[in-house]
Order: sequence, then structure tokens, then C-alpha cells
Amino acid sequence: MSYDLSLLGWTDSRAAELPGDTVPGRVSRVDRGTAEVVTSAGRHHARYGARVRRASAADPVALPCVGDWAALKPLPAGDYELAELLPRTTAFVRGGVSRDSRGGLSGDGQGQVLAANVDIVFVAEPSMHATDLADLGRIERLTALAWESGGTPVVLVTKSDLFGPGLGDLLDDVRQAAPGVDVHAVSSIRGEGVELVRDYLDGSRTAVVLGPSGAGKSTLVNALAGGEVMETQRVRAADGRGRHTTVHRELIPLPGGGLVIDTPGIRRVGLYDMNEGVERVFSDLEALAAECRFHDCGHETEPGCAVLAALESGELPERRLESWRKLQREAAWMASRTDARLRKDLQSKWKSIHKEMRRSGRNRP
Ligand SMILES: Nc1nc2c(ncn2[C@@H]2O[C@H](COP(=O)(O)OP(=O)(O)OP(=O)(O)O)[C@@H](O)[C@H]2O)c(=O)[nH]1
Ligand SMILES: [Zn+2]
Repeated sequence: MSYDLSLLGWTDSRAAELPGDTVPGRVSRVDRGTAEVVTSAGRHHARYGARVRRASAADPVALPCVGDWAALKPLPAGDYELAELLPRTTAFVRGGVSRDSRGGLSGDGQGQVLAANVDIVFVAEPSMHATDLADLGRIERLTALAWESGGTPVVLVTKSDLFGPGLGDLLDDVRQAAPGVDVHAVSSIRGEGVELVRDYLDGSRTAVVLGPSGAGKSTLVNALAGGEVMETQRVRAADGRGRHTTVHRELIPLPGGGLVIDTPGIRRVGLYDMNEGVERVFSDLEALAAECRFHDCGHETEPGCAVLAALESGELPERRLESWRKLQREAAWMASRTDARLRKDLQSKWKSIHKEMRRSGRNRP
């Protein structure tokens, strides 16, 4: 079987970065010391070359991961060696990497890249989750992680058929929680909004779908993939080659173009660095805070506080201010855990955060 690499997201700018005497391949799955790669000639296993082994021993961020583009050296036996990784345009990194090393090959030795070269990050939040309404705080959190990866977030309010009247108001609230981000209602079961989602993948872009369990992520991916993924899994189940099912689950080329990366790691979105992502999700609050009279305003009792003014006028929901504080604390905690250089700076910030927490605790009715 042969593949048209442009359908896997290969571009001229990546081609310009390919070293001589190598061929390009996209990593569809990784194992200890080897990766499964898709080249124009099909799927192959590629052992890591000396350069990759050396770099990843020094820092796991240099380990190949799903979505990476790799430079492959053809071996005499017809196999390939994974000689090096091409520069990542985006990366989902778990723990332990300072931001400037995210796309490169250095860090503090604790990070792990879960997925690379993801263009679009769909944040799926169900309009109704059992009896609960959509969780705006979770949308803010996942959207921050999406920005931090370098990809473009798109919020999908899934299972929209469950909501009934008032969906428009919910979408307005969601838009306020993710300023500057496209927001769409989707019902995979009714097929509503699915084509809109597909349009984001035009030009063979790569996406991931983040969201809580039960958000309808698999149902959406199946709706995008049509019968093809289902058919593949049925055939695979019949011949018992479980490994291939996994491959298809991790880097899924869609029949209409584009790819979806779906790994267990990316689904269980845990702790990531997200300083910059939080700033972007709360860009409206950052802008307000810039207007406070004191540049180190804690937005608690200070005179001339633009944030408190917006709260009073009703322009800013209290929930959003609390969510901002919570995610700032979380981001600061992550950073302190992962980047020793920041630790000293953070100690002073922590003091004021604790003071703030004590103060708001005392103010609670
Ligand atoms: N009413 C309604 N139900 C849906 C829709 N999409 C998915 N569901 C149902 O919601 C349940 C969960 O859907 P999944 O696609 O498995 O959710 P998931 O996000 O992949 O969940 P995890 O695999 O646990 O992460 C299933 O019973 C689906 O049939 C929808 O658009 N409308
Ligand atoms: Zn203020």
C-alpha cells in the first residue's frame, strides 16, 4: 500500500527541513526503542538511530511521539532507521519542560511529549453531562492547555440534542469563557455540526479531541471517519491483529482528508505547563487587570481595581474570576514543580497567593 504524504500533513516547509539521504515518515505509534512510521511506501517499523537514542537519553522530550515527522535512513534490509525528528510545530507536553524547549530537543529531563504537530485542538464539552450543565471551568482549562500546545483550539459543545431551548444562551456563555475561540454546537448522533468540524481539517490538518469521559469524542471521530474506521476495526478483529487496531486508533487518517490523533495519554489530560495558555484564555481579564491602578493589584479590596469594577457592573461573572485564580494557581504550581529556575521567583508569588486565599476565606459568608 502506498500513501500520498500530503494527505498525512506533509508540507513544503517540512520538506525543506529534511536532511539529505533520508526519506520522510510520520510516526503513527511508538514502542520502546522503535516507532511505527508511515512513509509514501506504506507502514514500517523504524529503530531509533544513535542520534535519537543519545538525545532522548539526555531528555525524554527528544523521544519520538505520535504525530512526529521523522527523517528515515533506508537500511540495506529494506527497513528504516529513525535518524532524527524534524522540528515540531506544536507539542502536547506533560510535565517538566520549560516552554522554550517545548518544540526543540532540550528540557530539564522530566517532560514527555504526548502528541506532536497537532494543528487543531477540539475541546469537547457536553451540553449536558448526566444532569449537570456544561462545565465552563473545564472548557477554560482545556482551552488553556490547547493554546499552550501551540495548536488552535476550537470548542465543541457536544450532545447539543440533549439541551433543548436555551442552547443559544449556553453558547454565548461558552464564547465568553473562551474569547477569540470558535465555538460550535455538535450532535454527532443527529449529524449536526459534524461537517463544520470536518472543515477545520481541510488541507490535511491534524487534530486531537480533548474532553471528559462521555463527552462523545469517539462518537464524533467515528462520525468524521464514516464507515471506514469501523470497517477497519471489524476486519482487524476478524484476523486478530490487535496491534493494527491500536495503530488506527492513534493516528487516524479520515476519508474526507485530515487526521485525528487519539492516544490514551492525550485523553487523560492531566498536568501540563499552561502559563501562557491561561493568559490567552483569560485575555479579557488580563486586559482589565492592566487597567487597575496598582500594577500588582490583587483584585480583592484595592482602590481603582478594574477587575472588581467589571464584577460589580455584571460585565464579568464571578465564576470566571474564580476560575482565573484557580488556573493561575495550578499553572504556577506546575511551573514550580518543573522549572527550578522559576522557583525562587514563585516563592514571593506564593506568599501573596496564600495571603489572597486566606483573605478570601475570611470574606466568605
Ligand atoms: N444524545 C447524544 N448522545 C451522544 C452523542 N454523542 C455521543 N453520545 C453518547 O454518549 C456516550 C459517550 O460517548 P463516547 O463517544 O463514547 O464518549 P467519549 O468522549 O469517547 O468517552 P471516553 O471514551 O470515556 O473518553 C455514548 O453512549 C454515546 O452514544 C450525541 O451527539 N447526542
Ligand atoms: Zn485589580
